[in-house]
Amino acid sequence: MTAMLEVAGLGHTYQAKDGAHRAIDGLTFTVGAGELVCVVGPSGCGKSTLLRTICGLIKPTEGGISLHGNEVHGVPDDLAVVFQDYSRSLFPWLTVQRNVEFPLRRSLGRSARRARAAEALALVGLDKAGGKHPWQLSGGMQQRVAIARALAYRPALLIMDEPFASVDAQTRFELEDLLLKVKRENNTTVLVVTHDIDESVYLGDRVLVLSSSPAAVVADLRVDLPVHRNQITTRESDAFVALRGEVARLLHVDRTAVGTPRKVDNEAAVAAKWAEAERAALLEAQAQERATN
Ligand SMILES: Nc1ncnc2c1ncn2[C@@H]1O[C@H](COP(=O)(O)OP(=O)(O)OP(=O)(O)O)[C@@H](O)[C@H]1O
Repeated sequence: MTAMLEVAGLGHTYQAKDGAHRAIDGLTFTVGAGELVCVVGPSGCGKSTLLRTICGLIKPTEGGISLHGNEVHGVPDDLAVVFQDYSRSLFPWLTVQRNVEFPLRRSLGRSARRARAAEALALVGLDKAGGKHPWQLSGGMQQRVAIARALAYRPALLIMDEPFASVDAQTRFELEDLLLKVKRENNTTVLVVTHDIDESVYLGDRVLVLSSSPAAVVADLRVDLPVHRNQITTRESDAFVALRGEVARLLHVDRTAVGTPRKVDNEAAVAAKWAEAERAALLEAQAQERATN
């Protein structure tokens, strides 16, 4: 698979008044064209720093990033971002249609912009809402507008930073399914940061698990679930349950245990690795007990 995004040996140290702070450390991974990769990590581990470097908003102190083969220096043209807070990312004084057209104002003429925005709104099921203002829509609908705006731009990479964290559970499920549909139909390459372990497994072709600060890649897990997923049956499946357990355990791995990131390709391998680790821990506990008696 062609790599759309390549992150190589990425490190960043913030220089603050009270000293240096190492936020990310030697991050290396790729996202293939048409792939959806979820990033999970403990709070404060450096996820936003990673996104800011990919978006070209901060220059990393080490390593590099390429987007379809071009090194990222500054904000790339062909990248779109959907943030958690839809209410702050949409312009309340513009209609939905105009909000979606807005990023296209320099690259396309008026009629092409209109057509592109209408197509994106149809894709997210809002073809009848173009004339409304964002404040006339529910939270979930507003986030659909933000997604439509990003898609209308036809980005090489769509970055989503906690995109569904501000909506209720039912809407979250609907938006997750919408994202999967859009990704399937448009072959969009997507990088999603989420705090929700279940969401990372439900959405991802892969899940990247980061360590606590400074962030390093603890594991790069391939999600072997059917392409067409279902909020009930997929989440109940053995493969889903095994993988979410794996991600949850990895999030508790001590940073000192981080070595070469693990690539785990299937459920059986995951189970075998954990059985091995549990057995080792049991043997160690027995040895310690014998030593103290
Ligand atoms: N501009 C800055 N100057 C100094 N330190 C910073 C700066 N921005 C972030 N940090 C520190 O870098 C670390 C990583 O922060 P970052 O915001 O990237 O984490 P995060 O994983 O996105 O957090 P959260 O999960 O809470 O959203 C934190 O310890 C934070 O305090």
